[in-house]
Amino acid sequence: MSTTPLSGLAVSTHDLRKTFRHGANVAVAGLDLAVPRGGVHALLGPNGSGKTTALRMLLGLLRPDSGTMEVLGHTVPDELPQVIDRVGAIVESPKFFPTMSGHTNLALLARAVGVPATRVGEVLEQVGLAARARDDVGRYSLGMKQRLAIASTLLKDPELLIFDEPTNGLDPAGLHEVRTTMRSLADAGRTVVVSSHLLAEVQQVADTVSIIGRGRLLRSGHVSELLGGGGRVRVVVKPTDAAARVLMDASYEVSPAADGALVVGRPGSSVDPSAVARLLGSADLWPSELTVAVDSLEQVFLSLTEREHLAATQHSSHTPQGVAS
Ligand SMILES: Nc1ncnc2c1ncn2[C@@H]1O[C@H](COP(=O)(O)OP(=O)(O)OP(=O)(O)O)[C@@H](O)[C@H]1O
Repeated sequence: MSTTPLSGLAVSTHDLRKTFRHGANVAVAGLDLAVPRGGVHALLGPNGSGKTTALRMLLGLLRPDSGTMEVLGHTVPDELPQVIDRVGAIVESPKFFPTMSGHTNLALLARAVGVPATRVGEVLEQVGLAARARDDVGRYSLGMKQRLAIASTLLKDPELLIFDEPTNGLDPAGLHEVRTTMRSLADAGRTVVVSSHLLAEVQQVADTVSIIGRGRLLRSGHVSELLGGGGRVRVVVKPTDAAARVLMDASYEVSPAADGALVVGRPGSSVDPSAVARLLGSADLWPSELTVAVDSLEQVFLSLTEREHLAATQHSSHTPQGVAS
């Protein structure tokens, strides 16, 4: 892998826009992305939210209507030739010869792209396929085929990998294989940008996430920050009112959850669950449950898209209507 500074962004876009059908279909609507170098970054959004279109623009496969993009510090598409060898990508399922082995398929590809044949063994090792390298690809599981696809993107030893929905159609074993492969690539210092509409997948594999809705960025940050519940704890304790009073007297923020539990927070810091247990116990109030509060990404996503929908609805209801004269 060639060396670049570890600081800075791997990918950034500013006000990126792409429409189809002469502007009738807005696929990407002013997208701002900032993908840090290193780690797994997920583009998370429902089907049709513009993820594939954005990734294709970054790779020079589609031309944006407007906006700017940078990949590893180079403006694209203008400087794509300078940077493309440092990027590996899967944007649609690659085709392999089913009656040839994984090794032979990659050896052909390596020759085509001018990479030494010795690289083939290395990349098969990196995706955990070394033991099955001599088997025909036709006998591979979907997860293995996808790992072979990932191996093909590694031939040139790129520092940035872009995978569009790499886990689509995989069974749980295949999901696990591909997830583990992405994790190990990131742990080895590469940046992996992966699109997904699967919240659980993102939760399990990504370090950072950009949540996309209708072609725009809704929110981005560390997965743990978006899901961490803000360092709050959830307590089930009776009588609830008395417990809430004790907690508030000790400067905790307390809010009721829909299921009758109390969600306990502290402004600017995380709540120590054992401190809450001790405090309540000292007032002879004994929790029957005490857990760290976690928002699911789905909750975050739904609340963000609902908020966006609400804003759009309010905006359109406040837009002055034209008056025919
Ligand atoms: N070549 C095209 N011609 C016309 N419309 C297109 C084209 N490519 C994408 N679109 C439209 O642009 C919008 C965004 O599609 P895109 O494939 O980028 O979304 P996505 O988030 O990747 O969705 P998915 O998860 O289903 O792949 C959709 O409404 C899609 O129908």
